[in-house]
Amino acid sequence: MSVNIDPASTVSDPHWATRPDGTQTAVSIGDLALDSGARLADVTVTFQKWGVPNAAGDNVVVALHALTGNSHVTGPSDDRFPMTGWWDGLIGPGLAVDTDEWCVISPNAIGGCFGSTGPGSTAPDGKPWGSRFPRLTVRDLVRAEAGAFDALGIGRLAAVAGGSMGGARALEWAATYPDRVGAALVLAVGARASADQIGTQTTQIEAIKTDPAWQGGDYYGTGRSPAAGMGVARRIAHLSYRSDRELDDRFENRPQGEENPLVDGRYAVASYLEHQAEKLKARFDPGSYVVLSDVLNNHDVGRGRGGVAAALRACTVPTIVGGIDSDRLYPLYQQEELARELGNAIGGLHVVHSDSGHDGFLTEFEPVRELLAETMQLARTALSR
Ligand SMILES: CC(=O)SCCNC(=O)CCNC(=O)[C@H](O)C(C)(C)COP(=O)(O)OP(=O)(O)OC[C@H]1O[C@@H](n2cnc3c(N)ncnc32)[C@H](O)[C@@H]1OP(=O)(O)O
Ligand SMILES: N[C@@H](CCO)C(=O)O
Repeated sequence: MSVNIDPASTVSDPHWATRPDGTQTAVSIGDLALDSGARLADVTVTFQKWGVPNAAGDNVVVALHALTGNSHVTGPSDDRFPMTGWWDGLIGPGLAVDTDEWCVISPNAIGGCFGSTGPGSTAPDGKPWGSRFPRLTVRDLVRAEAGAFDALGIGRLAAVAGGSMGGARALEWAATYPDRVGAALVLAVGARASADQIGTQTTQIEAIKTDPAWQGGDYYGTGRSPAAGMGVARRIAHLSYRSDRELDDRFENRPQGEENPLVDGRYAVASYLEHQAEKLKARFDPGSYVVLSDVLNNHDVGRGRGGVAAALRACTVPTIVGGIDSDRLYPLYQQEELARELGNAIGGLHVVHSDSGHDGFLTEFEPVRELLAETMQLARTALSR
């Protein structure tokens, strides 16, 4: 399945700013110069928004999704977004990020498949980008988002927040635009991709590219999609998102139901991973999975800034750094480095206890609520200066 959600409105709609209900909107930002030296032509960024910008224009909070996430941060599943919001219950009137006070905007990452320009989008020549889609970095994603906010007339951001790839985007926002960001929440990520992360993500990319339906990346419109390859990629990824202990507590070496793994049956954990793979196939584009996994490989806040330590020291945005104690994909030592080296990390490292591993940034409601509330307090303090 190739997903590319058409936005419900564009910013030429004069009511986009005052509509507080999460309607998805598109904004054109023209061509984007990329870290690779290439240019991505005619870029669109789509976003959802809850709450309204205030008269001073200083209450915008940016929620940044992870690899296969999207702008649907909060709210029930619907026809367009088949999953409940990834931080549902944390953003809304009277909640941790109170949309009576703040205007929350969540942009869909470029390279993805939720309306912002990605490999399945139509290029200026009227054909899908496919294999011609350029390689991106986290910084490119953030530049596109900054371009979108420029086009919306939004200058300063009260706060940026996200986990995993969303945390990498939040960190790049703080490092690239320190004068534009009041506070940051950086969760479950590191300063740069580790060899382990690049290794597992590259393996996932290869799983997709070796699917015969990949067709060199030009499968759009052919009626064949490398969904099976993406299913293998998701199985590998999902294992890295959960902890060894949790998986063994839940599944041990039990067979799935009455199946017999010694004949032709599956283990329960294999059935679970198959389920996760099938769900992703129904909502995500393999080409975007390749592009965004490569974005994670390219994550390096120190690139072009004299290295990680110099880049982090120079970043003076008040930042809450959170890590999950059972995260085997982005282990705690990586957030310890952020908390130690960032120019203005507040309160040291905030450790979230979870048995669920990396996905704890999505599943541990109460600790994430507290971290968001602390971030909003930092944003208020920054505004009062
Ligand atoms: C910011 C962002 O990252 S946005 C993207 C967030 N969304 C995703 O990552 C999508 C993938 N989903 C997930 O990773 C997880 O479901 C989370 C993180 C969202 C939530 O985690 P949890 O609530 O702990 O879900 P869990 O890992 O237990 O999975 C539950 C599913 O597995 C299924 N399941 C459990 N055991 C088995 C089994 N033996 N065989 C088959 N399926 C199984 C359940 O029926 C349930 O199915 P459902 O989701 O269709 O209802
Ligand atoms: N489950 C999350 C984890 C990646 O960080 C996702 O699919 O986006």
